[in-house]
Amino acid sequence: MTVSLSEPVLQARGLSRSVGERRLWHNLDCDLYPGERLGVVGPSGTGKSLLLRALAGLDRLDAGSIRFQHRELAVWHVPEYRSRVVYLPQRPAIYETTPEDAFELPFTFKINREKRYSRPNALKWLHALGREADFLHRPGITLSGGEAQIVGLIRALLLEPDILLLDEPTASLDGDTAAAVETAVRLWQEDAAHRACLWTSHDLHQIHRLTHRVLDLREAV
Ligand SMILES: Nc1ncnc2c1ncn2[C@@H]1O[C@H](COP(=O)(O)OP(=O)(O)OP(=O)(O)O)[C@@H](O)[C@H]1O
Repeated sequence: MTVSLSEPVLQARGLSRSVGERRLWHNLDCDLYPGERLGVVGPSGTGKSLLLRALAGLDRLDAGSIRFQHRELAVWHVPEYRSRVVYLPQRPAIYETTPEDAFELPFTFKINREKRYSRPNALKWLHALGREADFLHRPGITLSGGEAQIVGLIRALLLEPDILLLDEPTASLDGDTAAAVETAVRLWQEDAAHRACLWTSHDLHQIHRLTHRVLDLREAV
């Protein structure tokens, strides 16, 4: 796979984070290049989620700096940063009544005022992920963990972010749907050459199949 050798779109330097007395990672550097899929691996509890959340500006750091498109995270307008660098949790919370409500809601936010919700786009992603149109109107309360992951991913893809920080995005999915998620992320990236993602997983076959490089948090303690 060919990856652009230009400047990193996301650049983290000297990141450190402890939880209580326990050091998770120390002096960690992380570059993400345009077009790249970077795997983040490590045993449970090594801080993969906390790293992705920190990169999304959702969690604190003990030390270090993060730059996105050559600007420090601290100088970004937070809603703009979070609309461009999107963290997808392993268990997305779907509070809305139906998946379509969940897809539409972010388009009502001021930061997304230039964007419009498109049902055809939502249907395109649903079909890509093996779901029919009636899924749009499923009562949100009936969604399984895997279905909530699908809704969370489509909600993110519809907003066309620059970077996706994907936290075990296929952990609750069957093999076919997991493969469809991998394809969907590739398709999202093919639409614009600069798009890049971090992907955490305990499935090392998936990591090696899908990503260009791997960051192993065991090496950053
Ligand atoms: N908000 C928080 N406050 C305090 N401790 C936390 C917080 N979030 C996570 N932790 C702890 O930090 C450590 C790292 O958690 P994290 O969820 O990032 O690990 P992980 O590598 O993603 O694990 P897994 O592979 O099981 O998802 C864990 O010991 C966890 O209990």
